[in-house]
Amino acid sequence: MAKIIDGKALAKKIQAEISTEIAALKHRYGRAPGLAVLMVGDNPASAAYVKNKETACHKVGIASFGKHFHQSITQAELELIIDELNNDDRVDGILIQLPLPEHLDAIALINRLEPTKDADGLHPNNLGKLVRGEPGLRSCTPAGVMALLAESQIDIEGKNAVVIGRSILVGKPIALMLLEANATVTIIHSRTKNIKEITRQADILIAAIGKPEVITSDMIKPDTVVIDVGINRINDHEGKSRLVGDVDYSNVSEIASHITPVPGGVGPMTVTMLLKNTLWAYKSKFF
Ligand SMILES: Nc1nc(=O)c2c([nH]1)NC[C@@H]1CN(c3ccc(C(=O)N[C@@H](CCC(=O)O)C(=O)O)cc3)C=[N+]21
Repeated sequence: MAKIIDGKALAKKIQAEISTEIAALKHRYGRAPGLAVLMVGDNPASAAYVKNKETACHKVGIASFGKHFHQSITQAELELIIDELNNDDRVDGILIQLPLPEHLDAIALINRLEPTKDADGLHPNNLGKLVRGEPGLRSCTPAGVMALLAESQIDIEGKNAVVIGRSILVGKPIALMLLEANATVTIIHSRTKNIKEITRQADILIAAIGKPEVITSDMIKPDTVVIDVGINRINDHEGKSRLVGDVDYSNVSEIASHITPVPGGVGPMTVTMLLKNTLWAYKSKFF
């Protein structure tokens, strides 16, 4: 049976550290760190994530400047709001909750963020720093995955790491972070041939596909470390809604050496890294 990598526990531990650090710094610097989360429309999943983020901010002492906009907001209106937040000294981090409604250009909005306030690490400036191996704001989910691997004392150097998925939010940045940690990295995507042959060579497998339970036990070799980034809401046989990952957890956990559960794995770490990025951006202003 695989060891369960407990993301909820690690998130709690890191959040406690962040909270202590903020309590000390806010007296020295005269204000708490601030994070603005911009959400457009009423996608229920997004609303739930945004609420998680605001609760977490509150717990660690980050001021939240959350803004919720009607579906009909225009690109120009959002650009103006981003400009204001870029210039607002109380705001250290800005996050644009994705996906945005069709009529909005998410890339143009991300590009407009002040890069030092890009709490999600998605601005070209920060992604460029990641490519170059320079310090910068790192994407939250990949940073959370790396923290989980470190906490579980998983050896990365020289290991075969296979990333399934190539999104800008997760797949690409995590591949770069694993490379930075000296793994031999392979990225699998929709056009990849012989997927199973490749996944069966993985010492570390990162599933970031966005399809429920598609990674099955025949796709991995024994003792692989399996990190499940997927968060999929499905209806079970009784019609009850529940969250599952991209990995068929019950079967894969029989043969993997380590596995992250969903919920309680990568998800809570994403939120925690957002807090960490906000704290980092705040400290960079004063140091
Ligand atoms: N600009 C942007 N940045 C993001 O980081 C971003 C985004 N857009 N859009 C959507 C995805 C999704 N996401 C999650 C955050 C927390 C949990 C989370 O806390 N999950 C918990 C609880 C889940 C639950 O029970 O609903 C868990 O997995 O245990 C999940 C998913 C951030 N995302």
